[in-house]
Amino acid sequence: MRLWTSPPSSWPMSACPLAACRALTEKRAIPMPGAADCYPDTLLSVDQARERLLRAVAPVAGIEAVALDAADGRVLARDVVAALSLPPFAQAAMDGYALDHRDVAGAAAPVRLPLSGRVAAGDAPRPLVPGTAVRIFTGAPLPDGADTVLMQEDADLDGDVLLVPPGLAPGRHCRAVGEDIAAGAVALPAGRRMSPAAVALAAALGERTLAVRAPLTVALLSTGNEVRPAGTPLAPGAIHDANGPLLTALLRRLGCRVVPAGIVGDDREVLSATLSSLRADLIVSSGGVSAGEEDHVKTAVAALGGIDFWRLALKPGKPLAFGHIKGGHVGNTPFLGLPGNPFAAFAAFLALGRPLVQRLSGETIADPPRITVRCGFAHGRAPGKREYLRVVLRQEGDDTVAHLAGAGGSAALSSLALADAVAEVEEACDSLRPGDPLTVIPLQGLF
Ligand SMILES: Nc1nc2c(c(=O)[nH]1)N[C@H]1C(S)=C(S)[C@@H](COP(=O)(O)OP(=O)(O)OC[C@H]3O[C@@H](n4cnc5c(N)ncnc54)[C@H](O)[C@@H]3O)O[C@H]1N2
Ligand code: MOO
Repeated sequence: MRLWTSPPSSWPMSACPLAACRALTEKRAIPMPGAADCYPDTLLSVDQARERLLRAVAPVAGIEAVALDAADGRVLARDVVAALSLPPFAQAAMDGYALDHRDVAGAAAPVRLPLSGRVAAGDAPRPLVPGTAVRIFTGAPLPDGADTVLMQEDADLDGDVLLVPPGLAPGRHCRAVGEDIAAGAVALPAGRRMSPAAVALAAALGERTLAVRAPLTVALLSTGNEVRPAGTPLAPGAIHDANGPLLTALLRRLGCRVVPAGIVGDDREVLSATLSSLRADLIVSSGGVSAGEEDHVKTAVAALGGIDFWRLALKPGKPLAFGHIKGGHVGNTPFLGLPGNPFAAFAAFLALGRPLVQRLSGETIADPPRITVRCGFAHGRAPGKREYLRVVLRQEGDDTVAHLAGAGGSAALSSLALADAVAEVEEACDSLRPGDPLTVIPLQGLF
């Protein structure tokens, strides 16, 4: 059914439950009186935020049947159970000669076996005549009574008689019934995103259509008076929208259908009107979620539904907001407000957007694989936040070494575009030195 599995623990703007409704930011210079200040001072850890967010939402309801050739990238709604074994029959794995191993077992010299037949792939062979061998080809069914294949490169023939050298192991070059997968086993579990290889497996099992989740529709908007679409001339102070294309591409790679909601200026009324008009399974925005009086996203969402949490112990990506908007096309629509700086938006999407989309899509949530490499740089930091750094990976002797990818600010895109991975620096870490072990999340294949 629909999205909130438990009510979001938002703080209604009119009745802040916190005894001491503290300032909106830790070190806010400008006082901002009013109900919108109702957020706790402490930053939520990434892990806590992830847990809250995943608890708040459930997969979208729709399930549809798709033809196998349209199934790549879709999320399975039901287990694919093997209707047959693979391979379905015992078969030769090499071109050669099929025989009964008992006829050659223990021999110290070549054993002579007359040839009694020929089996090609697709044939339905007769049982093996005892004491003989048959010519056989890769993928052809083993005749009943044959259990071993002598590869043709190892065989000698004396007319129609096969010479089997000593030492042939029983079962050599044969594929047993079901050695890949047995009939009745779960071949592909519900929640798995179909890949080309998964499509091949389903095809081998004879599936023509698959039950998959309806694709997640995500309404995406960029905010900011300064933001213009790429391709338009820039007036002084304006910039091109990088986050819209970035997030569109990331969401599409996660199988989402993106509903572009354009660029909305820093105007609370317009923002509210836009947000309340959107019909999607998820609304994602970038920009306008930090602490300035031009940042209207949280207030707009709070008025239209609620903010469940705001601000993470994440660098960059701190001002992320998660909430919901009431009365979407299927009830409450979850809302993810990403920060405006492009690498902050990326980092927050990696930490929380990706698992949120996976959960809503019905996909089994897979933590990104992490690998440990050598740190190739020095980096000082204040402990407390999880930090992501853009790195390139180089092989140096026996070591894979991570180097900073370029400009490091959270607005910089060139380093993100060139990065092979993001280094994940744990909250407690106070510095990195060259040579330290470093955990990185490779970006290849992640989206
Ligand atoms: N006084 C404070 N100021 C800021 C804080 C804070 O805690 N206190 N947080 C900083 C952090 S951290 C970040 S990140 C940014 C995020 O702020 P917003 O989410 O409100 O984003 P904006 O202010 O709208 O924009 C920030 C930055 O990003 C550029 N931007 C915005 N949208 C796009 C886009 N679609 N494509 C490319 N670039 C975009 C925008 O021009 C700004 O330069 O706030 C800090 N400030
Ligand atoms: O953390 Mo902001 O998210 O510095 O760029």
